Amino acid sequence: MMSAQIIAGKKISDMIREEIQKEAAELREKGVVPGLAVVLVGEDPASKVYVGSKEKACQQLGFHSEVHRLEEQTSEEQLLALIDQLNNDDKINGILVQLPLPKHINEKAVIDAIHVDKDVDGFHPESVGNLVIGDDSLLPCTPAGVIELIKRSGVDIAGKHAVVIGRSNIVGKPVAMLLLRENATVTICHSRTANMEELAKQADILVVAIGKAKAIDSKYVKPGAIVIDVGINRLPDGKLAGDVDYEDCLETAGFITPVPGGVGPMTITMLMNNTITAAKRAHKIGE
Ligand SMILES: Nc1nc2c(c(=O)[nH]1)N[C@@H](CN(C=O)c1ccc(C(=O)N[C@@H](CCC(=O)O)C(=O)O)cc1)CN2
Repeated sequence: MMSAQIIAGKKISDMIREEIQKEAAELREKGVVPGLAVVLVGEDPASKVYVGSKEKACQQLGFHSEVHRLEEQTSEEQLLALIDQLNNDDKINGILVQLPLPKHINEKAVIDAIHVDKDVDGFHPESVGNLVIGDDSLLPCTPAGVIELIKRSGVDIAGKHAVVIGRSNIVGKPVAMLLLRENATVTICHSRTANMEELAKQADILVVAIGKAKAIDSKYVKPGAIVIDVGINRLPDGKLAGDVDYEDCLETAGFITPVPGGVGPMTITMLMNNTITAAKRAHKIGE
């Protein structure tokens, strides 16, 4: 029986970090130190871990790193004042506000306040617009990581039918745009799609980002397809599971990402890549 090739996200992510490390060293020789500011508001345990990982990645790559840990009660005005300060700080090339924010803060107002040139999350409306019209912008990290995983698995995207399940602003919509940019024919499915199983089964490339543990099984997978699982769900037993029923799809898929160890590790690596890009642009160094 055939079994899918497992896409080792951690290994691919480590390879890209080596490339970034070399680029960072070259930039330092030119007197440029990429700088990332991460802002964390509140005590969300998962966010604390992710912010710690971002700080560690900056240290390993020799970036200038600042982490602003603000208390839960921080007002929107205080947060916007900090962003204004970081927008005007030449040491800082990238600003990332860790999401989710506490409920009393308007996420959109905060994202809109980040200068587009420092928007290393790629969430600013101008970055999103640039992505849609195909102009150069900093790409959202998880979607950019998905494209890297597909390419580095040796799968050609051009001419393929890609089906994206999920239409969030953070993953589903941008990943669909990136696949289109790579010349795939793209279908987006969502909670109101009538014939999702039928559509998904036509996909050469299936990307799932719905935030529902093990919701997609082998009935949705075309034999030999590449299946990219963006979901990270905590199960009642404390283990992590993706949106795809991994075990069930192993025999049908041609390639598949595991959770953990698939798309997740790429998110922070692509953030580091965006920070390098932003630093080069700020110092007018060609890409
Ligand atoms: N401003 C942002 N906030 C959030 C983003 C984002 O891209 N920008 N994404 C997520 C959290 N996130 C990074 O911030 C992130 C999520 C998951 C991973 C990861 O490596 N996951 C591992 C499993 C980790 C675990 O054991 O829990 C994996 O999938 O293998 C890295 C970063 C929400 N907020």
